[in-house]
Amino acid sequence: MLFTNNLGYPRIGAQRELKKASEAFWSGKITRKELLDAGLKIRATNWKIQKEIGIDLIPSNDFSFYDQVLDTTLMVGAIPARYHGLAANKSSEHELDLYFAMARGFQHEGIDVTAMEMTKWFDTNYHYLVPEFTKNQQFSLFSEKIINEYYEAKQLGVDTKPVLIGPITYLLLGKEKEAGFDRLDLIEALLPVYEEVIGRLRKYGVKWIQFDEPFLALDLPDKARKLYQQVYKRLAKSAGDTKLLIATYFEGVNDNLEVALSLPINALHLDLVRAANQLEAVLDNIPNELILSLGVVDGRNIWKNDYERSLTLIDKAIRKIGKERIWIAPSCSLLHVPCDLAYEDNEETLPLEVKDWLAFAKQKLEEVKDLALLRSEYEDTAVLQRFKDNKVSQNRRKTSALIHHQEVKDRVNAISDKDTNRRSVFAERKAKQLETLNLPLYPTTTIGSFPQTKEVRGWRAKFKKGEITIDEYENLIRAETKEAIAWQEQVGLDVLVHGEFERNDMVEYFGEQLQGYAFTKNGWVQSYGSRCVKPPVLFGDVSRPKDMTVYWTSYAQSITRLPVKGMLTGPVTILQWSFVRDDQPRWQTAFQIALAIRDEVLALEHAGIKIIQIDEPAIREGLPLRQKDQRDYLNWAVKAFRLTAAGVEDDTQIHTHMCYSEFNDIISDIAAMDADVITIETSRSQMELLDAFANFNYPNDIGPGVYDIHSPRIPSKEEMISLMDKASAVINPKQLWVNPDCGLKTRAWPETKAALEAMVDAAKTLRGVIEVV
Ligand SMILES: Nc1nc2c(c(=O)[nH]1)N[C@@H](CNc1ccc(C(=O)N[C@@H](CCC(=O)N[C@@H](CCC(=O)N[C@@H](CCC(=O)O)C(=O)O)C(=O)O)C(=O)O)cc1)CN2
Ligand code: MET
Ligand SMILES: [Zn+2]
Repeated sequence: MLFTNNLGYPRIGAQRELKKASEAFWSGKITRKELLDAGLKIRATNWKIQKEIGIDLIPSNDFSFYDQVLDTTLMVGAIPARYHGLAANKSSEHELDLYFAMARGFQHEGIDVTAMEMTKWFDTNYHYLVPEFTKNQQFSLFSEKIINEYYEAKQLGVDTKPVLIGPITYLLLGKEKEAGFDRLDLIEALLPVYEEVIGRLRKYGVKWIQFDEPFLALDLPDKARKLYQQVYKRLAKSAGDTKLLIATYFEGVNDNLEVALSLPINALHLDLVRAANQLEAVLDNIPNELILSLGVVDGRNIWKNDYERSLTLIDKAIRKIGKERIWIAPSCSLLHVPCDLAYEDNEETLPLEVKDWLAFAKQKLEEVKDLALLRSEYEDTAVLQRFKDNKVSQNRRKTSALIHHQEVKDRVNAISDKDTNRRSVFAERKAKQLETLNLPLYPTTTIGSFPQTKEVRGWRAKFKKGEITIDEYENLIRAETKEAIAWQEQVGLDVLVHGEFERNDMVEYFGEQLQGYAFTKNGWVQSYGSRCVKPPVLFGDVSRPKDMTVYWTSYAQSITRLPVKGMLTGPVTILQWSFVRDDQPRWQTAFQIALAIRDEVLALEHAGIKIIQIDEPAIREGLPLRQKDQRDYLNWAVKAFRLTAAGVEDDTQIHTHMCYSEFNDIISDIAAMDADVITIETSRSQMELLDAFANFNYPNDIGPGVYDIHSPRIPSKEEMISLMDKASAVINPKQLWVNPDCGLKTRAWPETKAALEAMVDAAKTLRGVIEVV
């Protein structure tokens, strides 16, 4: 029988146990010991599940209390100077405190340190903490988590495969914090730590170690390619009998094939969902002993595997190199899919017909096992039956009446250039908007959401369980909205928001109201730290049966004379943060969503809303990882956005918002979106991003975020003024807005109020200075 290999299992817990425990610990409600126990319990459960399914290579160290990149940073002791005070105490208790301080910032007992920067993990909605490197960066083994977890699993009777981020990927994920060096040159300093870790694992009798090297499947400079050869030669030497697996994913090795196949490793993992076409070339060139781990089960989406299609790939490989050298695996870590479909029992939101098309992490491992069994020497009638059922299910999905709606397809086919252009150019629109809106210099605003407190979430939970009526629920939300409006007026913000209290999530909320979507009850996926999302399932043609946001926006506007910004999620972000059908190209789905959002924009305008924000935080995330595919994506992504915005009058002001990504390389496309105002995350990178806007001569208005909303830390007025001064030095102050980095839903009210009061104060000071000049 073929060997089965898993790259990583979701670690938040099937019932979000880790989320709940971490948040309870941070707010002082449980002890450190209780948090550690919650972690142990999740690991033990995950190992048990995988063992019972019969997975041969079960990962360890795929667990994390916050982020696997931060774990690696702690492993190699790359602790930035601002945490050295906290790092001085090396007891294991303090390791966790240090760890969370790096993840979330730390502001008590007279210490005030910011968190590490956070950014997207490749093209996913998972976020990692960016390693920070200095020219004379030192590394030394600091955290022994990887060793402890291997030992822990062994005690529980599971001989695992420790997983870690490979050294080259680790360096590439990080950022130089001073000028004058290339982080890849730190490899000499870094390698001894990896050698030490391998040496320690080897002593414990570890059989396989997995190095995640997704960069080996991306466009690489020659220097990095060469480095792969040198580095793995050294690591193989220290591994001795312990075998090395390199995992690539999210793309194909393609032009790095020669390098990948020349490494002195024992197994190579390929993502055959994203890049099935790489298999042929790999098989043609594979060296004699190398094992191939075939990632045939999609780790990024929730559709049931098509066994027939997978077996075609598997058989191709078997014919070429034989069964002994083939492993069956998910395409990447299962971190990106929910835990277990068995929890889904609400037929109203997830019809049985749709549920039959789905597989979550546990089911995916069962699929991996089935595929291995289907190529075993023994005929297993139960497996053969599952193969037949699989075929039936695939066919039912292809022909389902739930999916196809001709009017939607016709409307997409009829899109013309006229539909994607505003009536006038920006300069003319701006003049009209200045007149209608009458805003001061450095106008202040927020990004949309206000704190989603326990109470607000509790009301929604009660409403969903039928414990309160819709009237009671809406009264509570109305009261919350009213209070938020009153407070914004009082503190002196210029453009108000309704606060998004009625929304569970900025994507799921729209998914719930659009045709073509289903939702899960418990399909949680980690987004960062303890924060999770429940991506709605986009299975069919999308349309908008009725208004989605008009009621709550109009209500907020009806109780203030100041402008209230309508708040929508853009088509690319809705696409990116849903589990999306894989039976048609993504651009087609994006245009369907765009038409629905366009109608909503027009409905808001019709209701008298003068400013409408169409959030596109995920536009950069959707950018294909290989450069050759990027142009095509950017063209349709920008077009989808323009399609949503272009229907309005000149004096309706369109905002967009982006966060969590590096935007430098797509600045011309951001400009091509032609939003009147863009608010964008910049504070964690100290406004670095603005240079890109300045160099490009970005013509429209910009609100560079003046404070990081991920941390409860309250920014001072002075630091925000100094950030805005930096911005004003490179961008005309008449183009600038003042706002936080992102929405405030994850924050509590006290810090939100204090921070925004300081922000408004900062803007007032800035206006004073300008008037004097
Ligand atoms: N989809 C998406 N992706 C995104 C973002 C985003 O906002 N949405 N923001 C960026 C950063 N990522 C983020 C991801 C999640 C959250 C977030 O706040 N998530 C919430 C859950 C939001 C949600 O769906 N809430 C639901 C369900 C809440 C819930 O847990 N309810 C309780 C019961 C309520 C109670 O009594 O407390 C339960 O089901 O057990 C609601 O409000 O209705 C969380 O993890 O806590 C924030 C940022 C990038 N990616
Ligand atoms: C992740 S971007 C968030 C934008 C949204 N309007 C909010 O404020 O929450
Ligand atoms: Zn944001």
